[in-house]
Amino acid sequence: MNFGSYIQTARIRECNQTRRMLITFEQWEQEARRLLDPRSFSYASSGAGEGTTIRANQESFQRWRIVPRVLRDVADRDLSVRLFGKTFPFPIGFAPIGRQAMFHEMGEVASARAAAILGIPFIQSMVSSYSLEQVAVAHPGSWFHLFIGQDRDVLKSLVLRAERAGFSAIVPTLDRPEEGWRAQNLSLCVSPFMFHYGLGNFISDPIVKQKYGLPLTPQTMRYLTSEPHISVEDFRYIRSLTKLPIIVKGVLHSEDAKMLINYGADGIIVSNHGGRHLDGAIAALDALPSIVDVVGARIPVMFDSGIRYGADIFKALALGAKMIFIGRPYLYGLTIAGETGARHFMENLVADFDLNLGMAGLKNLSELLPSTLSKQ
Ligand SMILES: Cc1cc2nc3c(=O)[nH]c(=O)nc-3n(C[C@H](O)[C@H](O)[C@H](O)COP(=O)(O)O)c2cc1C
Ligand SMILES: O=C(O)C(=O)c1ccccc1
Repeated sequence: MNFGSYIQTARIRECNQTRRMLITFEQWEQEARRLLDPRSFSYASSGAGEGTTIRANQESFQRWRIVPRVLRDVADRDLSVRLFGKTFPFPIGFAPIGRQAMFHEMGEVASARAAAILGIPFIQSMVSSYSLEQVAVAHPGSWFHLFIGQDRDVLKSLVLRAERAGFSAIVPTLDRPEEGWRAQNLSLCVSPFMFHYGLGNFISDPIVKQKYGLPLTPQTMRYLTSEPHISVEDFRYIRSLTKLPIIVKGVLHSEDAKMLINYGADGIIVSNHGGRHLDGAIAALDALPSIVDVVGARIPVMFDSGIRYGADIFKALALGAKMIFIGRPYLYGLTIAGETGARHFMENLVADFDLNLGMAGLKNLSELLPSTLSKQ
């Protein structure tokens, strides 16, 4: 039995017992809103400015429709993908999300375990509630995310710790020289309230303790996690620190993709940060084809921002992404039921995608080409 039918059958059995089931993204989001205080929910769900980029991300998927084929024997489907020397069973991973203990007491440890059980990548945020060593136990071989901060000794210490703990890639996010204008968050005074949730990697760092002492202040944290002077020198510095693959996150322009390959990037995540920093930014899906075009087969292009359903995954992969990452939806799963909730949401999403693939007449990801889509 294929994965999609297996999960569908399991869910029907559970539903018959509980008479209640969260399935659609809207249901998970609604339930998370009910459980969280308004500030935490606003932090998770909202974005920059008036949220126009969040909406653009959603709308961009509707401009592409799938053109199915018939009579193609789709019984044995294979969703696996090979990336950075490893085979993953599904082309889906957990995007870096900071401060997860705000949403569930087990935070990143719970979501990393969910990813480990599914055998898929987990990107740990630099600004996580738990330390990278704790997450490495939950999901050996996770990927470690970095914001470019202003203290290079701290960046070096974190990269070397990540190497020692067995992380298998470094993921610098380049789209946030400083915090964007978050209208909804500001009106609820969100920022100062939540700062202490993101200290896991900093309070456990010998260099941070030696140079800044504890407790850390919001000002120090801003200094260590934002760099308005960010330039190619920062990227070259990160590149010089490690032989691990470097996967850059937050690229939307094909010229930047070209430049980053020249500076030694091993992978690119096309992303507008889920619309959380630049209000009015191009939908990430609209940026994907031109980046895939210039990068070609040189390094893998991956994608996040706005994926909610199996059909969205189908479209992003058909447009050339090798793997997609999920942000807010798994955070809502984590909020509602910890590790189980994050795993359930992701299983449902994979099942939805798997069945969609079959319905479109396809059996594996190499058949998922731009020609399977029609632009409206
Ligand atoms: C609460 C929250 C915290 C986030 N923290 C980070 C972070 O620390 N680093 C980062 O690169 N991206 C961060 N992101 C962005 C995600 O990695 C991802 O790009 C985005 O959520 C994808 O869009 P989606 O939520 O529409 O799936 C965060 C997103 C959310 C919702
Ligand atoms: O909230 C975010 O999107 C984000 O990138 C972030 C920035 C600093 C700390 C934690 C998360």
